[in-house]
Amino acid sequence: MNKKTIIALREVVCVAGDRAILEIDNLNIMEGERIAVLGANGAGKSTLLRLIGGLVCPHHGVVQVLNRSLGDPLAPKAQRALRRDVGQIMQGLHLVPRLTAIENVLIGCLGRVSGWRSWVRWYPPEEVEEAKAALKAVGMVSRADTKADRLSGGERQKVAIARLLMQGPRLILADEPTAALDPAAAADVCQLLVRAATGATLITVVHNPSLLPVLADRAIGIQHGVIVFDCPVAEVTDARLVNLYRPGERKQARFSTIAGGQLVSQTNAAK
Ligand SMILES: Nc1ncnc2c1ncn2[C@@H]1O[C@H](COP(=O)(O)OP(=O)(O)OP(=O)(O)O)[C@@H](O)[C@H]1O
Repeated sequence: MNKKTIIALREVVCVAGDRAILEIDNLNIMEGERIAVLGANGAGKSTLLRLIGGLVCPHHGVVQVLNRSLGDPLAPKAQRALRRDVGQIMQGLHLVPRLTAIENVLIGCLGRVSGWRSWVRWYPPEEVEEAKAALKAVGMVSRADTKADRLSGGERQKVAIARLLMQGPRLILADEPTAALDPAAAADVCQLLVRAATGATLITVVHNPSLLPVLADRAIGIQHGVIVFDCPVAEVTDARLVNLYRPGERKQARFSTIAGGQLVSQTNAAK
């Protein structure tokens, strides 16, 4: 069966201040792929996820996600539709601390609850049952009525995964979902995440290479804002990882500075 391209990036440049922080010539991601994004601190991994999630706009280039063009800021309606289709698990807390575990999971269905119900957060009984089933699937149903700020880091990530199950997104963006978890909890959360992503496309920022085989089939290495490898996980060798995390100056970027809002290529800048 031919898989559809659901993410396409062409000649993309993202800028912060006067610096290009991400430059991607060409990247295609197919429906159902499981992708790990690797790279040192500050390499541009979160920027890539934020770009795909519609949270930052590129300074230059084409960004297509789930048949939408994200080159310009989205209208509120399109932004809501994108939020329904894209589930996100970000570093640290992304739950509402004062809400209980089950209330946080129910937030996952807000995209499909319309009108006043979404304003007052009134959920039909079948949605509540579905939220309980999602908590059960991640082993957290006994903590359904515990406020999020009383849960451990691993428990919160499990609740965030239950929220994904409730949302049923087509694309899941997970930014270091195992940050600050012990090795056993990290492996547990990864397995639950992969199960929750069945039928969806999963893109995960990973720091621990031992989690790669659990989370992904394809690995993308980013260094100084540029993709330096894009290969099957089985081809991520120790040598590749050593090179990826080696400190040093960026060499491959086409653009390094922004002058008067315009990109200046390194070659031109050097003249
Ligand atoms: N809003 C911003 N303003 C200025 N610089 C920014 C901004 N956002 C990101 N950057 C810079 O862009 C670069 C890439 O940041 P990004 O958060 O994407 O890195 P990362 O690979 O996810 O790092 P980490 O592993 O530490 O989370 C960094 O040098 C960062 O300082």
